[in-house]
Amino acid sequence: MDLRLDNISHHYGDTEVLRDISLDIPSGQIVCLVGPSGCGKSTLLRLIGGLEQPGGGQVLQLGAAPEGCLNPLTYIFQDFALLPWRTVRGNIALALEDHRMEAAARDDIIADVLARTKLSEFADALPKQLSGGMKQRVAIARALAVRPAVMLMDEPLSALDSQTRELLMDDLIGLWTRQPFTAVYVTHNLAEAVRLGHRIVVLSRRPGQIREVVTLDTPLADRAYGDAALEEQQQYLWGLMREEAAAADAELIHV
Ligand SMILES: Nc1ncnc2c1ncn2[C@@H]1O[C@H](COP(=O)(O)OP(=O)(O)OP(=O)(O)O)[C@@H](O)[C@H]1O
Repeated sequence: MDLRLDNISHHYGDTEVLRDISLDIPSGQIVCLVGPSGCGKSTLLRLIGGLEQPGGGQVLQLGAAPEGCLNPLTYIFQDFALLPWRTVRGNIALALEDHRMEAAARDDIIADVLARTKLSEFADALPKQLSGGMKQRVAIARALAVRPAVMLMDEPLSALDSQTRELLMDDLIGLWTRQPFTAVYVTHNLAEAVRLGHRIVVLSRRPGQIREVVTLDTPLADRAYGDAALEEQQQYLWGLMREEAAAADAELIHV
């Protein structure tokens, strides 16, 4: 299933947050959203996920969701959102509990996503026994369990230290390379965007409008840490954002 954003605009009261956003999100791609603080990235993600309705325009779902899809648009949050009293397996099972299925089918799905996220041996651990990176892998496994058409990822690595972030980026690249998934990925971190994004959508400061869509052709598996070409892309993105990011920051001081 592809997504198409058709002329999305949004206001909160008198504040115009997003203006005329049109964008295709093709199946099998990771599309990163970057832009200055407060430009409306998380708002756009909520509109895509249907948590709020856009003031103008529409979000179109084109084509069928993947076979066995239980929740086409599935969120992954920065703070993992795991239930502390449930094991890893129990947290993943939670996503399946509202859906009628045989216990054996449920166990198969859980075993599959645990294997894909390399968590099989931690199935019976509680969240408090896991590192931050592993907790986020559990959240990713839980999202994958419902076979989403599109994963909506809101700064999924920003609560993690930089080493864990690097490891998790490698994990996400491995996961995508073994079995491509579709994601809209909001981040402040341009290094993350150039490692993970097939396309990077640069938004202007509020009201967020698309300034540029940068396409990166290098296969994800070939994007190594510290790669000079990626650094160059990152510099280019920062060049697009720098002045607006500074202006947005200055604006926050006066709020
Ligand atoms: N529910 C809401 N009600 C009113 N205003 C809101 C609401 N949600 C967001 N806003 C405002 O809309 C603007 C965009 O917020 P949003 O969180 O989408 O931006 P962002 O680009 O994700 O920001 P950041 O990069 O700082 O996380 C901000 O000015 C914010 O204060």
